[in-house]
Amino acid sequence: MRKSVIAGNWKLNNDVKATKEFLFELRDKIKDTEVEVVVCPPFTSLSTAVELVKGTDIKVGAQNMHWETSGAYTGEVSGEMLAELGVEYVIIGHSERRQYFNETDETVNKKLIKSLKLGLIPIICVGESLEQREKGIQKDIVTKQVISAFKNVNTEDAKKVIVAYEPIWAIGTGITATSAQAEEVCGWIRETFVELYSTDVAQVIRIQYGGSVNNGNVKELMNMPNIDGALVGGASLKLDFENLVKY
Ligand SMILES: O=C[C@H](O)COP(=O)(O)O
Repeated sequence: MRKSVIAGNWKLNNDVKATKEFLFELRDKIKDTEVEVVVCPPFTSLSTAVELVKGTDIKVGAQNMHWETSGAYTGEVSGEMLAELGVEYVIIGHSERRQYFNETDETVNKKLIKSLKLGLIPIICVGESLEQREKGIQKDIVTKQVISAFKNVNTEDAKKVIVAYEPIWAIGTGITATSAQAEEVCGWIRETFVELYSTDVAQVIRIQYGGSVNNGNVKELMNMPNIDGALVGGASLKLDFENLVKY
């Protein structure tokens, strides 16, 4: 039985002050939830978040990392630096990173391998654009992203990874994929793991849906057999996130 994981991706929101105020309230509301709850603040708020959620049921993730440990990579943060802070999860390959910051399938793969080496739990984002869906090539796009991301990842490591299916057309638009559309692609992703590894591995890997998830649609999405959680943007910035994770 897979434990669902709901992660809030704060994106470029919440400075240290806002992080303190928000988590001070949220941490007491998230207790004994059936799902794993993760918040992913910006880098500058990570240590504050880690301190504030100590001893609670909330975990902390970062929104990106570099695959190198150190070096001349201005503006980057390594996985070691995240682990040192007590960060446990890391989002890799979000479509906004792919679109605005030249993230590629190759860099996603390097980051995935490094995060696993460090014991961080990677959340690997995949998903098609509106244009690609209109052409009917979403299965090819997502399958290719998954295969590239998992290149040279061994069976035991693969089981630890969380995959987030986020159709780009549903991110921040208020347009959610229907539960049937989301389930269809998450099912394809799971089939890909059967082919890449085995049925056993495919049954262990957790697959989230992301894209305009809110209190109104979360339950239906989470009831789908191949959807094991959500990657939530806008709705994770409100204290009502409590109700979303308790769907
Ligand atoms: O990482 C989260 C996703 O990009 C979804 O964002 P959203 O819930 O604001 O649509």
